Amino acid sequence: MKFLRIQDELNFAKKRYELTKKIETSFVDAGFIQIKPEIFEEYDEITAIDKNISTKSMVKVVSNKVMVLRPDITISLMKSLIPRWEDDLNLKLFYHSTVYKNKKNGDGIIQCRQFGCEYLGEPSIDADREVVNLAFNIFRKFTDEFLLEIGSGNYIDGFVESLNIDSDTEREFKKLLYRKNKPELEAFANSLDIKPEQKELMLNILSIRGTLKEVTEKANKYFTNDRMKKGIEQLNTISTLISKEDLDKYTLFDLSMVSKLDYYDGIMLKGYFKNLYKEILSGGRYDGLTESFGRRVPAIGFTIYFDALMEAINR
Ligand SMILES: N[C@@H](Cc1c[nH]c[nH+]1)C(=O)O
Repeated sequence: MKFLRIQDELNFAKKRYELTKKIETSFVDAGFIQIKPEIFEEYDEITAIDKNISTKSMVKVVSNKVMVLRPDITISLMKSLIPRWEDDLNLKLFYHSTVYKNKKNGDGIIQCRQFGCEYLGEPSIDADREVVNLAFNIFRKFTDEFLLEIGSGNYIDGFVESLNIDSDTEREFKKLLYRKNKPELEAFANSLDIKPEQKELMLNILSIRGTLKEVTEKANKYFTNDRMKKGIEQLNTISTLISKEDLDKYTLFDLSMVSKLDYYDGIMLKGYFKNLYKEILSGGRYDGLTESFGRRVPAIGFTIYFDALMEAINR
């Protein structure tokens, strides 16, 4: 952010410092330990791990190999931790760090500040409960006007599996879901050679949002398979945790949810303030990502996009 006057910059810096302390305290009070992720990653490794991170957007650094400035902190941490994993480890980690990407017009680099947490090695639903509650608690420190949306990686990936489409077509489908682009999604559905019941779901999938009851009723009307049912079941489980905490009014379930990153295979989370149409929080369960570094470890976490949070708070 650019400031004309030094005093404005200092006022902003003061607010940023206060915000940082508040979030850090939330993580520390919940038992999370701060960790510093690596800044450089190997280009080939990142492209192999997450196909959704566009190669154009990555900031390349050429030494003897092609490296990139980290485009995602969760991947960097898993790459460093999972190969050294020991049985029965149970880790609660947080970080305050930056990810880098090229501007769309190629004119410079964007730095995005992130505050994130990862809960690793806890097989029970307690990890989901803790992480979801932490997200609620942090938001409630700032406003009562927020929404936490909950989706399922299993529902969308279960549907994609049934469609027998190649990876480019899958990416196109997820891009349209991410943008919630109904007209283009309709055109896309009509261009595919799929069963009528699959097409019907694709045409209606964006409407499978609401309370858990609404979402379950709608989803049951359309095509499902075992993996998709598992996704619905996961929403059910997390919903019982949320109802107990009386957080229903801040929650919306959305089975059409996809994320910018493609490694979620359990619940997915997205958080918004009602005064800003931008994701402020994003995360979910990603056990499968750990497996790609050599060992399947239960893993769930989220990131707060710090600059978006600053923008929402200062409106
Ligand atoms: N790294 C993810 C958020 C996340 C943290 N842990 C799990 N997911 C992001 O930047 O959107």
